[in-house]
Amino acid sequence: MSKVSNIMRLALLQLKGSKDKTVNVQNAVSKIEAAVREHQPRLITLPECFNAPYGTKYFREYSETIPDGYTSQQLSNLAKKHQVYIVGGTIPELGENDAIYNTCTVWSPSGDLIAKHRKMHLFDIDVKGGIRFKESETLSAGNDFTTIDVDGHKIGIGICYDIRFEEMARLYRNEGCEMIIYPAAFNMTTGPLHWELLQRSRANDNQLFVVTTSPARDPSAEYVAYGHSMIVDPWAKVQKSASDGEETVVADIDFSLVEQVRQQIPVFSQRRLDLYATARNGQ
Ligand SMILES: NC(=O)CCC(=O)C(=O)O
Repeated sequence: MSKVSNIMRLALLQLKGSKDKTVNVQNAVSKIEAAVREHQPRLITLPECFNAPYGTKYFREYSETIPDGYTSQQLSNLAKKHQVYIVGGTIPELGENDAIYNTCTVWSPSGDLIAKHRKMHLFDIDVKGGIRFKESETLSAGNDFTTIDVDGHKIGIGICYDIRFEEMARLYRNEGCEMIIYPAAFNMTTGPLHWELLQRSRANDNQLFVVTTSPARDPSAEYVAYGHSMIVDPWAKVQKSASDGEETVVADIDFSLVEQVRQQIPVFSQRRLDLYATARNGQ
């Protein structure tokens, strides 16, 4: 598709979560309605696991099939009603053979499901004195890369921990992406250290926009999200970021920056692929 415009308005909804799925989804619905009314975005993003508590013991109980489940239907209706793209954060998905996935759905302005990304790298870490989390106790990993086209701009989709794997971002850049969107929920151990660093690293390495959307921080939750939803531009500069509470971040993305950076610092054509592809680079 040819590029309709180089400017695209985004609204990132950093949402409060709770143990009540209907309350969570209806909160997303009302924040989407408000963002449309007040800002007329072209694309709206939601947080990781926005309809459920983020925890391995909750994923099965809150899981839904896609696209006929309750949450999917709400997002589809809203996208169609307001003629917007919605990158629907993630929800626990009940998939084939009873497997559960951490899945991002993307809805077009006609209300169609245009992409479904299942988290590829499961969040299994054990930081002594910090955080232990093992998504693989109840989740299965997705095996597919996901890109979408919005008004001629190619956008890659990843989910939270996926951001740590630079190969994935590189692959999206090689496929022509100008932006990567990661619904995410970092925590109070790794967030302060790595949240901004990883986003600026992926943006800098690949000369594209990186967009993350986190749940709002709730200090009383079992898993305390870091917040600070963010947009980083292709110069690796933070264009806009949220604080830690419930907040809507609105920004106009100027995709012409992508080409500017790639022309002025042309690292991709300067790479010495002839030298890297040797036995010494084999892990
Ligand atoms: N939900 C996640 O994947 C969390 C990832 C995270 O916090 C990290 O440090 O990585």
